Amino acid sequence: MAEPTTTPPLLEVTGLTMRFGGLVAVDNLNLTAHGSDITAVIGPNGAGKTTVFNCLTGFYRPSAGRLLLRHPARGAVELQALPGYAVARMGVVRTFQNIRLFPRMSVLENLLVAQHTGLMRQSGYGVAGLLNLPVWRRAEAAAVERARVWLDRLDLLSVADEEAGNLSYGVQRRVEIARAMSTDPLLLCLDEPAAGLNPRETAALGDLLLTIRGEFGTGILLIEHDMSLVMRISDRIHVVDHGKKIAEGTPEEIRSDDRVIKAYLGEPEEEEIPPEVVQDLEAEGRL
Ligand SMILES: Nc1ncnc2c1ncn2[C@@H]1O[C@H](COP(=O)(O)OP(=O)(O)OP(=O)(O)O)[C@@H](O)[C@H]1O
Repeated sequence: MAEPTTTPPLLEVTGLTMRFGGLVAVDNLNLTAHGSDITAVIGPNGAGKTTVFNCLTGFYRPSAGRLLLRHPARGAVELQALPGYAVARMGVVRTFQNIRLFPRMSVLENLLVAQHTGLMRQSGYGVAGLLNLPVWRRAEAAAVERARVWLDRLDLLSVADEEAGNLSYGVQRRVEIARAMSTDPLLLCLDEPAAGLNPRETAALGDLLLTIRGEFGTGILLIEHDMSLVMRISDRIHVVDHGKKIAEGTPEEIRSDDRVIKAYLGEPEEEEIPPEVVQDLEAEGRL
C-alpha cells in the first residue's frame, strides 16, 4: 500500500456462502480489496480459496452473499448476479491454478483473444471488421499494441510468435499474467501464480506484481501457498480455514497470529501418559 487510503474498497465481499450439497465450502465470508493493494487470501488446502475466486469471477453462482465492485465509471456493480464474461468486462480478470492458455496459438494470439470482447464492442460487434472499416483497423492495431506493451513488460517479446504450449511452465505463467493485464483490468485475481516456479522465477514474479500494483495501480487479489512471497508483497492478508475467515491483517500481524499458526500446523497433541506409568504413579500416590 503506497499510502494509507481512506477511499472505500474496490471490492467488498459480504456474507459470501457457497454450498455444494451438504458441504459448505465458503461460509459467510467477508473480505475487502482496495484498488491500490495486493490483497492475499491464504489458508490450508481445501479451505475454500479457489471457490471464493470462482464465485467472484462468475464461474459459480454463490448460495448467498454480495460481491460489490466499485467501478470508476459504472458505480456499484453487484458481481454475484453476473455471468463470467460480464464480470471480466467489468475489469475483474483471473488466472487459474492450472494454466489455461490456448496451447496451439501463439503467445501474441493468446493476448489478442483475451481482448476480443473489447475489440468487438469497439468495432460494432463484427460489422466493421467484416467490412474492414477504418474503425476496425484502428481497434485491431490498438489491441496488438496493448499486447506488445505487456509482452515487452514481461520480457516475452522474443517468444511472441511461439506456440504457447511449447513454452516452459514459468514462461507460460508470465504469458497468463500478460494476457490478463492486456485487458486493462481493475482487479487482477491470481490463483497460485508461483505454483511450479523455481525460487528465482518466484522472486521475479514478486517484483512484477509489485510493479503492476505500484506503477499501473491495478489491484491484485492473490491466492498463494508460497508464504515468503505472500509475506513479502502483500499489503493485507485474509486467512481462511474451513470456508471461514479466521484472521485478517498485515503480514506482520498474520505472521504472529496464533489462530493462523494453528490452522497451518494443527493443534499440538496432548501428551498421553502410558497406562502402566499411570498405574505406578497411582500406586505411589503421586497422581
Ligand atoms: N465443484 C465442486 N463440487 C463439490 N465440492 C467442491 C467443488 N469445488 C470445491 N469443492 C470443495 O470445496 C472445498 C474448498 O475447495 P477449494 O478448491 O475452494 O479450496 P482451496 O482453499 O482453493 O484449496 P487448495 O489450496 O488445495 O487449492 C473442498 O472441500 C473442495 O473439495
